[in-house]
Amino acid sequence: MSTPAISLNDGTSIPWLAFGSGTAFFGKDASKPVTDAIRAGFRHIDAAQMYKNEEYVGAGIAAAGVPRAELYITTKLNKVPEGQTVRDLLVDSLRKLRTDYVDLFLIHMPTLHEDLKATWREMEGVQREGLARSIGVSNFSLRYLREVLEVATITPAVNQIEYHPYVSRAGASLIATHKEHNITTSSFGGLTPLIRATGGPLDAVLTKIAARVAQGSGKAVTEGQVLQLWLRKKGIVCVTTTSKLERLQEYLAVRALPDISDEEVAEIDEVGSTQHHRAFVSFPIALCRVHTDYTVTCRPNG
Ligand SMILES: NC(=O)C1=CN([C@@H]2O[C@H](COP(=O)(O)OP(=O)(O)OC[C@H]3O[C@@H](n4cnc5c(N)ncnc54)[C@H](O)[C@@H]3O)[C@@H](O)[C@H]2O)C=CC1
Ligand SMILES: O=CCc1c[nH]c2ccccc12
Repeated sequence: MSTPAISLNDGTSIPWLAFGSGTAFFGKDASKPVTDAIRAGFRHIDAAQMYKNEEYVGAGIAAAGVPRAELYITTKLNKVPEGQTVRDLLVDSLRKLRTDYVDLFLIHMPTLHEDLKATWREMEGVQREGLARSIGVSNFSLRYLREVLEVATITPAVNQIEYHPYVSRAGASLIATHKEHNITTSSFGGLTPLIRATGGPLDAVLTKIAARVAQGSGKAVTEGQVLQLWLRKKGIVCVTTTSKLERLQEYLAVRALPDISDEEVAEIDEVGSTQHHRAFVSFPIALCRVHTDYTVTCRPNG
């Protein structure tokens, strides 16, 4: 069964469900989880230079034996060291990932770039050259998105951000701006209400909707799957991860579940908006010191 795809503003499309090689796999050998994910049915792999494991991701992709054209590979730009270019860093990623193009290349964090406009111009250059089919951004607040839009001749296709019901109220104006420019939202941390902010007001709502979808579809449905159905119904890419085979099956089983209703989406929105919980608050300086070779430039978070 194939994963539904979302059309991007550049005419390409992106698989709705992605397997992430970050969080638990930071700096680690992610090859087996990546191979497992592809063999189980994932076709979109989310990587990043900052994760310091692109070689492993490349090895995992190769071992899965799925033709490159059937895969969608995202990676993300780290801070560009003095004397190097965006292109240099992408070419290095391509070598590690064992491919000659990525489907999507994102600026990982706006605060790592002193001249964001110049960085975006370089991003446009690598897309024009065919090294990245689509380009976009990640962790961009409105302020940084506007900065890029001021000079963009290619509008970012995607903004990958922390997105789940407990940040949806805080993120409403950003999402509205995405819609205005036809920028696709991609979510990480989507399971936060269940795993990082348990005991909140959504718990009962998710359980109720899971039971309703289970009854309607004749399939077992978990609260996590309801959160993923909420993203899918909103046309938001879901980037998730796991090292467990049974969890991979749980994520992929969402493909066979029917959409939740507009009323259920509204109920999740409404109840979610009564609580705020951002799990990925600030740049992980400690992780950065361990896994990167440079000092972080401190630009204020917007
Ligand atoms: N652009 C960025 O700055 C960021 C991107 N990411 C990307 O997103 C990917 C996914 O990140 P997450 O936020 O971790 O995804 P997520 O919020 O979907 O959580 C996945 C985690 O939840 C666990 N899990 C799932 N169901 C569970 C349950 N019922 N009970 C307990 N645990 C459960 C999984 O084992 C896994 O560790 C990363 O690997 C990375 O590729 C993540 C963070 C930041
Ligand atoms: O790709 C994810 C990197 C990451 C880890 N922790 C945080 C906090 C805030 C933004 C991004 C991240």
